[in-house]
Amino acid sequence: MSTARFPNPSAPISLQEPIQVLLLENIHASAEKLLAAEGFVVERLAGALKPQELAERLRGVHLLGIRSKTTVPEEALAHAGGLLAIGAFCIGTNQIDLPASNRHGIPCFNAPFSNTRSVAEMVIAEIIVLTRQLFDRSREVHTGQWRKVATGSHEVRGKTLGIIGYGHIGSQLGVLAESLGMRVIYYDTMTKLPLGNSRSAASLGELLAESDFVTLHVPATASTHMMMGTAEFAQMKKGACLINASRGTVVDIGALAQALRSKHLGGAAVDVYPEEPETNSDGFLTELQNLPNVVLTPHIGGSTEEAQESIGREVATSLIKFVRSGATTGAVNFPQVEAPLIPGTHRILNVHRNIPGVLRDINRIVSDLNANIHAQVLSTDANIGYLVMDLDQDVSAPVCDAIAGLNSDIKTRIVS
Ligand SMILES: NC(=O)c1ccc[n+]([C@@H]2O[C@H](COP(=O)([O-])OP(=O)(O)OC[C@H]3O[C@@H](n4cnc5c(N)ncnc54)[C@H](O)[C@@H]3O)[C@@H](O)[C@H]2O)c1
Ligand SMILES: O=C(O)CC[C@@H](O)C(=O)O
Repeated sequence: MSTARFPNPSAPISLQEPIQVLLLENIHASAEKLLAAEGFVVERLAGALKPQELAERLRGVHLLGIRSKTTVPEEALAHAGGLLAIGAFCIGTNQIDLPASNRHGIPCFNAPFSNTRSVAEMVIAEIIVLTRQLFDRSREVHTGQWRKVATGSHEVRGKTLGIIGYGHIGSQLGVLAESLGMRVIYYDTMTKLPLGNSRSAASLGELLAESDFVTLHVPATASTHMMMGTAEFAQMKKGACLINASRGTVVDIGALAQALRSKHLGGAAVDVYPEEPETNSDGFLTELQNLPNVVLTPHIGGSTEEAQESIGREVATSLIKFVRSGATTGAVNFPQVEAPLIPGTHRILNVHRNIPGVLRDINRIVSDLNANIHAQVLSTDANIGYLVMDLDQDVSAPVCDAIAGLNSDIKTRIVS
């Protein structure tokens, strides 16, 4: 059983209690299965929690699992003295205050690839749905209207797909689109290997001017905030379509609605919104509702059974490895350490403020107890240091007590 000492006395954890896990937002049962098999006590909730409620629910919780709807602000972390790690069971981690989580010694893990194919496949479907206006035709037939028209409907073969953000999703999408005979160009702030016959556009403006479909696959950052607004829509070809399955903050919804109403754009498919409901029973309003040739989906780009099952396993495995050995490989906000457990040794994990002399102080503590260090791995970033230390003798408890007394200490934990 892992034991822990934390700087926040408001939420001490008992040394003997089992690991408590709180999983929000309908995280797939594959995660609960793995976590429960470790002897962890898992509570699963269907919806997200508001920050205040989250702060209250985090007392006594060691592992938190969320998806995209739960905001994790510093105030919630400040009340979560027992929290060891956060699992984002998705790709995006913009909903977590990552710098604060780092300062509190809490690594955050995500699943960087597991739902990327699902998003790429949905976007391919949307390209065809938009260019054939299938959504509107279907709605008409559902309401008893028969409008057999070809005007404004096109094949995708030979059309240009402009991909903004040529990462895991964007590059897979490009390959799928080429298999349909599309020409693919992309714009990315990083230099990327062009797959197939795709080509990097010299600028965002060039991509917008050349594309029949523009699709966004960038993360939510300061540089992507509202990157598609009135000026960018004006640069797109008349009749072109916009697809956004990235994050709601990337597109100015008002400007998009205006570009659609004015018929400058021929259609849009939107999966993500600046503000999204926290549960499936909440209502939802957007300016884009009831506009022609606009497909609106409730943030389901990555919501396939294949993706969710795989994400559940991937993130749960990262959390278990962290609890059992302290491995932080893949953590998005933390120094990376992965050291194999050595039989017969006693492992201590220490997160400390990255100030001079911490290793010297810790080694002196060990040496004053006449213990021997078998292995020691330190990894740092600008703010914190993460130390994994294996001792030959079982003096972990007094070593931890002494380390907790150092003013550099953020979080210290005995693994074995
Ligand atoms: N709708 C959904 O359900 C769903 C599912 C998965 C992911 N997503 C979103 O999609 C995003 C992209 O996912 P991914 O796996 O492809 O991420 P990724 O990190 O592999 O790729 C993102 C790409 O965007 C590029 N980029 C960053 N800032 C840019 C800018 N200002 N201009 C141009 N390019 C920029 C990066 O260099 C990178 O190549 C995620 O961050 C997430 O927010 C949504
Ligand atoms: O499952 C979710 O809530 C988010 C899906 C997607 O936006 C992601 O970031 O992976």
